[in-house]
Amino acid sequence: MNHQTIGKYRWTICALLFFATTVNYLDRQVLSLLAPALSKEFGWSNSDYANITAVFQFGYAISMLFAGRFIDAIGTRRAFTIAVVVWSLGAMMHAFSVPIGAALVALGVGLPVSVAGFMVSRAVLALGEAGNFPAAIKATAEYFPKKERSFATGIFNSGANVGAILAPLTVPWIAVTWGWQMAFIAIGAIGFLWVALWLTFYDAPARQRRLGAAELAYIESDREVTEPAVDGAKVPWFRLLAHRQTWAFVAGKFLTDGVWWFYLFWLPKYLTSQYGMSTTDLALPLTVLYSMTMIGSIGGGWFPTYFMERGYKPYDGRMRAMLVIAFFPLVVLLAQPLGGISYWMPVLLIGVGASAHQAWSANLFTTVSDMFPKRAIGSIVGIGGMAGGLGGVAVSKLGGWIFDAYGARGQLSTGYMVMFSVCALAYLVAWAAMKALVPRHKEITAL
Ligand SMILES: O=C[C@H](O)[C@@H](O)[C@H](O)[C@H](O)C(=O)O
Repeated sequence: MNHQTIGKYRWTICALLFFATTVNYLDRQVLSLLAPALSKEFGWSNSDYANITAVFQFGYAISMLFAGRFIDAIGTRRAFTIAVVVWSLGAMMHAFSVPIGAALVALGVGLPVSVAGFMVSRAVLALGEAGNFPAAIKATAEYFPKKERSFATGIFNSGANVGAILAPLTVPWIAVTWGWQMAFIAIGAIGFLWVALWLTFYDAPARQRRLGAAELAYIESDREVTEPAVDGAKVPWFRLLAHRQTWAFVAGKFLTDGVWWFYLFWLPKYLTSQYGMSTTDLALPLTVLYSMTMIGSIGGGWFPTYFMERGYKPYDGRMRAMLVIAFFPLVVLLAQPLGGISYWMPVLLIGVGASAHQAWSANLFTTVSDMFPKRAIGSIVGIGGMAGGLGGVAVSKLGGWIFDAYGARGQLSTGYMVMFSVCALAYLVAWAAMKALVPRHKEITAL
């Protein structure tokens, strides 16, 4: 059967997941773009700001664990809706941080008013945002057969890059024109538009009237016979931890997500401290870099299909593709040695490293549905997502510590060399750890 007759409804779902991921990243970036102005307005110290951002990082990591389980328990349609409503309200709450903080201080919270208010808003944002990846990966597994999943994941995950590109192009402009509060309100409100589209177009495939019989059969062509088509059965959460496959995903996320977070949080600082760039100078190199990562995300998601078309089983083809992808970040080792030529050298080399991350990430996420039945996907992505978030906290802390130590000796560029080496090698280490934990693919059918 050709693709024309099969139908294409599943790609509408992929487009919705892409839209959600873009909004997810936009909402989390607003604060960092407004940070200089807000720090000035409220007199925040570096540690005030660090505490506010830490609430998101920790809150996001911890919430992931529960978000994934929640999604498996109540189903993708309802859970994703709740997640987006919560995070959009959290995003908009930032605009009202002062009255919220004042109420908390009146109740006896011992923090400066604005700090307390922003912390609470970040916590609500993190709680909702944690639902995005577990829900989107689960929806992908529901709507795509195994061989198309990482391609679909690569497409929707590139929304993260689009969010990272769109934020610096929109947020400062809204803030200058209508004030910083409006930036939080306007960007936060986009989530409600998404909810309307989601409730209109998404339902579990078996219940979806817009989905033709041929496409449904195609989607379910590799479904395990033992597996129910829709949610309902309880997932034995603690038992998931007994499977080595769970730990393989946890190891993959823990060892590599930190690299992504490091690029997101530290690259602007790297370019300003090493090349004396101003905030406005950053727009072009960062746009180029995140556009490169879009290509990595989509191309890397497609890559394992190359092996599958040559007879590899989905998981084996994916691990093969991930091994090839894991070599690309090694070019980041050259970022500092070649950095004297022009700042474009590190930007392009790190662009290759970050593209490889997104290629890796699309496949890593998909290993979950290669190995686990659909009803456990949210839970496993949540457990691994928490590990990834904590890996992010660890790498950020390591970065801060290394830069302080080397900076104090006037050798900041050596500090960057150390951190870039970590970023370059992480994927090969992660691949080896995953292979050691699951040497041969074995799908889990009974939970
Ligand atoms: O797109 C983002 C990265 O590829 C993921 O590794 C990351 O876990 C994810 O974006 C997240 O924010 O949880």
